[in-house]
Amino acid sequence: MNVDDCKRAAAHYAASLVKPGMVVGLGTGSTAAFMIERLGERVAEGLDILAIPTSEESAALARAAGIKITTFAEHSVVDITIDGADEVERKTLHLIKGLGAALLREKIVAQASRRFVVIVDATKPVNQLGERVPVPVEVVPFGYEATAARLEAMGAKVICPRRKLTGELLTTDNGNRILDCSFGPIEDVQALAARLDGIVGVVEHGLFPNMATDVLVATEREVEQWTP
Ligand SMILES: O=C(CO)[C@H](O)[C@H](O)COP(=O)(O)O
Repeated sequence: MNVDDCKRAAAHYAASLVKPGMVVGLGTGSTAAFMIERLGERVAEGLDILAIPTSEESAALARAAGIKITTFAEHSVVDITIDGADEVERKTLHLIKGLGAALLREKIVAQASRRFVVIVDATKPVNQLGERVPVPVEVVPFGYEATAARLEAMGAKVICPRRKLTGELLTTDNGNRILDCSFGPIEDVQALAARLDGIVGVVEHGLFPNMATDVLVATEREVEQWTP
């Protein structure tokens, strides 16, 4: 199985957890896209659900797949959210998310969910968060250079990601900027999350400690289900 087959296997397993009548949070990214596609097939077979997407991209995929969309104005609680991740810490199931720039909506939807199921292939689990990927941080555009300097003073190497096609600075669905912050392996995820929460100009960050209720890891042979 290649990586896409593994992503698809985890996504299909997660889609099978969705039951009729549920309000479902739809994650963002390539793994979540397989899950949205599968849920669309189940909807075509008669599954009745409502969905809250975590990005404009996932909303478009959901509409194309025939999945009905709702909002928090109509449903304040989400039964299950299924989303990908960039890193999963093996021992704690803390996550880094948001390299697809959807972290703010992803965290709002995950926080409102009874169950938050994370779907990953075997390249995503790590011993310590920050081993492989930076922590994306969503910041307001005003003074983002000053916010970046503040993050650098905390020990991060900061990069402003640009869109591949146009070279423009990446702007989120919320009109904010993303700063990718490399801290290296993170000793205390909750302490770093609290420090990031305290910086003026930071809207949200991609550290998701103690949020996943299930992590589905697709290996070559099987889909493993990890719980905290
Ligand atoms: O957090 C995310 C987007 O903001 C994605 O879930 C994360 O980047 C994983 O993406 P992929 O499934 O494409 O590897």
